[in-house]
Parts: sequence; structure tokens; C-alpha cells
Amino acid sequence: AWQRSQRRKNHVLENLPGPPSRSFLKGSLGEMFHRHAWPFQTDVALNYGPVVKLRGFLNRPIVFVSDPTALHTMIIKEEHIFEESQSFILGNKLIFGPGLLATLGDQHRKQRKILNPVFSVAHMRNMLPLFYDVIYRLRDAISLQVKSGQSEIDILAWTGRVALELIGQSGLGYSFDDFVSDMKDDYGAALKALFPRLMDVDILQRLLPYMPLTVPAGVRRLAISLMPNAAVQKLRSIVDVMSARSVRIFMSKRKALADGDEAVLEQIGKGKDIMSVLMKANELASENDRLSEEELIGQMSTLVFAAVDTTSNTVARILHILSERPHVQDKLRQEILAAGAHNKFSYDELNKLPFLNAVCRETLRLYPIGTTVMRVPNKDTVLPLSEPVVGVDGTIIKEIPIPKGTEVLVGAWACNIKKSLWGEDSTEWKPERWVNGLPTAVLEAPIPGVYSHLMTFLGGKRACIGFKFSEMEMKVLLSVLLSAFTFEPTGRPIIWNLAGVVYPTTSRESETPEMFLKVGLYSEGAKTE
Ligand code: HEM
Repeated sequence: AWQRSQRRKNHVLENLPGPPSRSFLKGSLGEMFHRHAWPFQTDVALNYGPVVKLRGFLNRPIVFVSDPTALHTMIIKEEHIFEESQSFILGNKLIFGPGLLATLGDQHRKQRKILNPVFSVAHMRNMLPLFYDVIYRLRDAISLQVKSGQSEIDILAWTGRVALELIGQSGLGYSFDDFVSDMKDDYGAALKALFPRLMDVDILQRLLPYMPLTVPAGVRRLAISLMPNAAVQKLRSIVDVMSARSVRIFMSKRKALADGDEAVLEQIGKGKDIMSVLMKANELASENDRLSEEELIGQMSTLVFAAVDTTSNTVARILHILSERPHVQDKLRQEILAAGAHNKFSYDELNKLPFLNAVCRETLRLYPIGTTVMRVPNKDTVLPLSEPVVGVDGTIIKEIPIPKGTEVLVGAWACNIKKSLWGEDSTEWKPERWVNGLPTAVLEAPIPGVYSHLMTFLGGKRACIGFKFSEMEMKVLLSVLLSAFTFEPTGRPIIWNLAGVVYPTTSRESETPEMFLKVGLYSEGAKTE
């Protein structure tokens, strides 16, 4: 009977529609995960229905899900079953230490419990003045560049620098960058090199679950240091730079905390940064809730890593879109100026600007920095569906049995652009849809996204913890930059590449993340063409 039931489960998976597999060894992985996979991913998102069968290594089925009810089951109801893959967790543990991206179950829950308050709206309000200080310095630096006659500016370099400095100051209480000279900080350089190096070791990372983790960490590091692989060695030196810095910052904070309030106030974040607040809360927490030093240090690189490329590429994308739509750019600028952008906005004022809100949300909907995330159930389970799926053999499938260990992809982008929810124009960038009211289908669907019916920040217990931080960063940046500058295309291409985080280059071949726009000084009365 057990074998019959297994066969039936596999039959349902095999019966799901999907694109043909082109390679026995790699299945569809080669077509799905490369820099220019947009046509393939669009096909998968739009043309096979809400649950799609893809092929992985040795043609094993991978289930691609964008059905809201199935996603709700994966992300909320059965979050404890649909875990992150072992290679993701173990890879992150080696890179960042045991922080939020590297733990599961109770340990992860305990970390979230103590970290959530430092990402609350109340804490964002505390940090807003610091955001303005940093972003004004950025504005002055760009202004100097423009006044000195440089008009084509690498916007991504600046959104990256400002994102690092913001999480540095408000997250770690540490300054990486003065925006005056070229950034020379070795931590910043290490972080920038991390993503490309991670791509180099992708296959090795998939092998990580097979490395015996019962051996002590020191021995494991020694084993890694002996690996004759250049990519691994480069990655190791990046990790060494990051972890040495985290430990140094941590030690100085611990000393300041021990020395008392005055010493804390003398630090860059004046004790208000996320790590200082966290360390203080941790001291006061009960024995059960308290995190170890290793776990605290593990949060530092995790936060910096998770905060920088994500937000900086999203802001770059918004400015790219606005550069191509001068009227929309001006409409947004006028809203910001009319609301008094020359003074600093309060947190509530910033969030009450309807068009700014719409532009951010629409960009996050259509252009999330990651199109999918992977989950792997730790036992056999069943995914219910919002609407039935028609199998390859014509039978109607109402629910999908998922055997333990099956790779299931959360189709975050696919859900964000689903036509049955968002309408026929779902693949067009139309901020007005957020002003005019969202379709009832969107409002009524059980989309498990933590932010505005979108899957961009995911949802549930492993949702992005920094989504309000990121939203505040985007909004302050846009309001300050648009009231000072105009943005136009340079005439050269901007290509968006699919990767762990989607990033722009100036050609399909180039591997350098960069995005040039023509930047001019905005003076009131003079409108953008
Ligand atoms: C546009 C900006 C951002 C996007 C689209 C984004 C998206 C995401 C997504 C999809 C996840 C879930 C990853 C997974 O489970 O596989 C995540 C997790 C996370 N994000 Fe973000 N993120 C952004 C900005 C930020 C910022 C600014 C911070 C910190 C200040 C941050 C901190 C984190 C952390 C710590 C996690 C791990 C949470 C956990 O597992 O408990 N993110 N983010």
C-alpha cells in the first residue's frame, strides 16, 4: 500500500505541466538560473499555470509554485515543514556564522524574538534622523561631482555606498565611508566581492550537506583552507575580513556597554544602533531567550549582507525607470516638493506620500531583487490549491502530494505578476494601480507576503526582517535625490542580470555591476524634459 501511495504521489508530480527538460544531468537548472534567463523565467511564470514542473539534477522534479493558497501553506501554515535547503543553511553558517540566515526551528525563532523589536516602526522612527544625516552627505557628494562637470554618474556605486553606510551606522554603529574619498574600507570591498564569489562556488555549496558537520568548526575551517580551489580560497579570505571586523566591532561595543552609559553615547550610533540595542536587550533577557556571543556576532555580517545589495539595486531600478519616464519623474518630484521635502519629513509624513508609495510598491512588485526562493519539506505533505490544475494527461489536479525532500520553488515574482490576480497588464509598470485601488482578486487572495500582497519580502517567520528599514531607506533617498537632481538616460544600455540579487550592467557580457545615468542639478521652475 505504501508503494502504491508513493507511486501515486510521484504520478501527480510527473503529471504537472512544465517546459521540456533539455539536459538529463542539469534538467532545466541551466535555463532557469543564469544571468539572462528572463525569457525562460517569464515563460515558467506565465504560461503553465499556478504549479509548474521543472527538472533539477538528474532530472528530478522541482515543483515551481505561484498559487496563493499553496504558497500560504508553505510560508505560513506549514512553515515548520517547508524549510530552507540544507545547502543554503550550511553555506550561510560558514559565511556569516549562526545568524538568522543560518538557523532553523527553535534557534531561529529565538533569534527572531529578540531581533524583531529593533526592526519595529518605533525603532525606525528613532533612526530616521540618522538616515537623513547620511543621505544628505550622499547628496552633497553627488552634487560636487555634478558641479565639477561630471554628468554621467554610476548611480549603483552610490546607492551601494549609501546602503552600506546606513546599515553600518544604524545597524552596527560603525562608519565605513565618508563619501569624500573613494571608499577604501576592506570590509566594503569584501562585501562587494562576496556575491560574484558565491556564484563561483554554487556547485560546491550544493555539496555542503554531505560534509560532516559533527567535526569541530576549527577542523572544518582547516579542511576548507586546504581545498585546492581558487574560488573557495577567495571566498575564505572575504569571510575572514568580514568576521574579523564583526568581532572587532562587537568587542568594542561589549566594552562600552560594560563601561556604562557615557561610553555608549560616545560611540557612532550613540547606543541606538541595532546591535547596541540588541546586546542590551540580550543582557536583560531571561536565560532561555538569551543568544550566545557567537549568535550575536553572526547577526552582524548577516545584516550587512542582507541589507546592502537588496536595497541598493532596488533604488537603482527605480531611478532607471524614472529616467525613462520624465513625466512620472516630475510628477513624483512635485509631490515630494509640495509636501515640503526641503525640510526633513517625519516618519509618518514620509509614508503618507501616495505617489512615492505607489512608485516603490510597483517597482518591488514587478522587479523583486530575487525571483524565487527554495524550500524543501522535511516530511511528506500535501499542497492545497486556489484553483485546480489540469495535468499533462488531462486529469484535474486539486491538491499536490509533495514527498519529503522534494525541491519546491516559491515563485515570488510569478505570484507578483499573476494575471488572474493583477490583471492582463500585470507585466507593465503602472504605479497608478496602487493609487486607484488594487483588484479585488488581489485583496481576497491568501497571498502570504508580509508587505502589500507582494512576495518580494516573503512572509511568515522567515520574512525579510528589514522590510521597513528598506522602505524607509528607499523613500528618504528618493525624496532627497529627486528634490536635488534630475535623472536621464545616457543612451547606453542598462541590462538587468538575474542572480542571487538582480543587478545592472552596461552590456550583456560585462560582469561589472554598474548603472550610469545622466544627472543634472534640479532647480525649481525648470522642469525635466
Ligand atoms: C529591497 C530590499 C530587500 C528585499 C527585496 C529583501 C528580501 C528578502 C527576502 C525575500 C528574504 C527571505 C530570504 C529567504 O528566506 O530565502 C529576506 C530575508 C532577510 N532580510 Fe531582507 N530584503 C531587503 C532588504 C533588507 C534589509 C534592508 C535588511 C536589514 C536591514 C534585510 C534583512 C534581512 C534578514 C536579516 C533576513 C533573514 C530573515 C530570517 O531568515 O529570519 N533585508 N529578505
